[in-house]
Amino acid sequence: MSVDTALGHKLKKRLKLSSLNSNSSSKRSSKSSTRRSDGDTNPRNSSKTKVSSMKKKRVYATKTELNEDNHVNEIPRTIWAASKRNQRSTSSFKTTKDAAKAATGVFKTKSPRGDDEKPIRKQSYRKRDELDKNGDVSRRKSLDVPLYKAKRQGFAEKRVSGDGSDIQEDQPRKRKRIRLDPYDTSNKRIDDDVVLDEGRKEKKKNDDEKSVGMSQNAQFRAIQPSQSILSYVEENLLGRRRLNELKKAGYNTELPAPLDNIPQSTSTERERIEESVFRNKMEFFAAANVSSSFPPPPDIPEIAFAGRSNVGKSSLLNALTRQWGVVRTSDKPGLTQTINFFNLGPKVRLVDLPGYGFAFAKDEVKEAWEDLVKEYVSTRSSLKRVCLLVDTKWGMKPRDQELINLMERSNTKYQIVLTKTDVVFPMDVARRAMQIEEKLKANRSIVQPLMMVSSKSGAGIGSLRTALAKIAKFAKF
Ligand SMILES: Nc1nc2c(ncn2[C@@H]2O[C@H](COP(=O)(O)OP(=O)(O)OP(=O)(O)O)[C@@H](O)[C@H]2O)c(=O)[nH]1
Ligand SMILES: [Mg+2]
Repeated sequence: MSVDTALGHKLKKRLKLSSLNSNSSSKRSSKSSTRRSDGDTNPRNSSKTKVSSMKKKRVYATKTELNEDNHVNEIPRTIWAASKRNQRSTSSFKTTKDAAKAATGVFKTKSPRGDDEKPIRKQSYRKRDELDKNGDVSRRKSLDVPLYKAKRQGFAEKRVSGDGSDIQEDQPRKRKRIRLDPYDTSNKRIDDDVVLDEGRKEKKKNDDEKSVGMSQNAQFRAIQPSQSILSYVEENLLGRRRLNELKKAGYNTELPAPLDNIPQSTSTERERIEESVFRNKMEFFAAANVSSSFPPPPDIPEIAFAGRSNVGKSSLLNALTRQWGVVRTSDKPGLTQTINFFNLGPKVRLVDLPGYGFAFAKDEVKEAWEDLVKEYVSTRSSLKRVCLLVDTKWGMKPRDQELINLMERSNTKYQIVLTKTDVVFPMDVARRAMQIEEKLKANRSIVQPLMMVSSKSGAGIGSLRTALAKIAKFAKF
């Protein structure tokens, strides 16, 4: 290899190296800048650095955009924020001249088109003055107020009358006056926005005084139950109760319908039914969907269970006998569609009646059931007691009253039984009992006392058994 060629190689190598160095240094610098932001693996920190860098960019934008003449090349977006910031700390300015400018709150700028420098705020004032001169008030308004308000104003002004010719005045909307009913404890409110003349006002006042009765709910809450009812509710743990309360009272909450058991029983099994009649096996005897198919009246008493659909008639039969599943029940109203007769041993017959009123059935079918029930209740000679079941939550309904009137006329003995007591508060159970007792106290065929039960918790079931067992023992034919 000659000397020239060797020198040539060396030169080439140097040149390569120098170019490589310049590249790598620029890369390094870019790398180092990226490393500064990305090196931190903590996502929180990285986000922080991002935000802070953004802040820096926003706040110190003036620093980078200042040219040698200490002027800004174009209007920075965040100039107002920057000026405020700079009012507080003048250290970010290169010269004291700038700090003084910042303190006055005026930044000079060169427009991109190369116009003269104009203070930004003064510019906006000038624009406004120009608009005022031209009489363009609406546009001036839009400069004064924020964008969304200006838009709204624009809409209001654009609203035109039917023919579209003249502009309507932007009248404020009439607000409704709302007044609270002093007796209503619910959240319902009465509108009172009608402006009346004096005479009509007086008449309305009188009408209001008459009509402002207490709402049904308020009336119900105002009922004060008698002491005997209250103590009965407490003794039998009627109403919605906490499991803990039942446990404390000594009931075995592992059992279905735990309150239909002797409290403080050490046995894990359910204690046997006190009334021997109800210990007998319940057996289906007959069903009838027309009066002609009623079985002949037996010489044992019949106890029927009547009430609206879904009130819990069939469930009560099962609970009384503790033979769940003998009588079919459903959460769909209208399951029992025929009069079903069940023999409970040789001494008593239980009768499950189809429900009336509310049921998922055609009107004519429901009417047929009702007629069947009415006929059975008013004509059956062996019928010694009708247990009229009333849902504790809903109380008595007009159809219940209808059946009561019929039984009053036909001298059929009936007893009111409040069902599903476990779904309402104990106080409401007592109130419902009091309400019904008050309503029916003048009736002749009603048998006291009013019973309260829950087939689910078993509350009051024992007491009802005792009351019905007496019929089996003492019924006369
Ligand atoms: N929480 C609660 N639910 C009950 C009680 N008694 C019955 N139910 C429920 O009420 C629903 C209706 O019960 P049923 O015994 O079929 O009512 P019914 O009066 O025979 O209804 P119909 O045969 O349609 O007239 C069922 O879902 C029962 O589980 C009770 O004491 N408490
Ligand atoms: Mg039923």
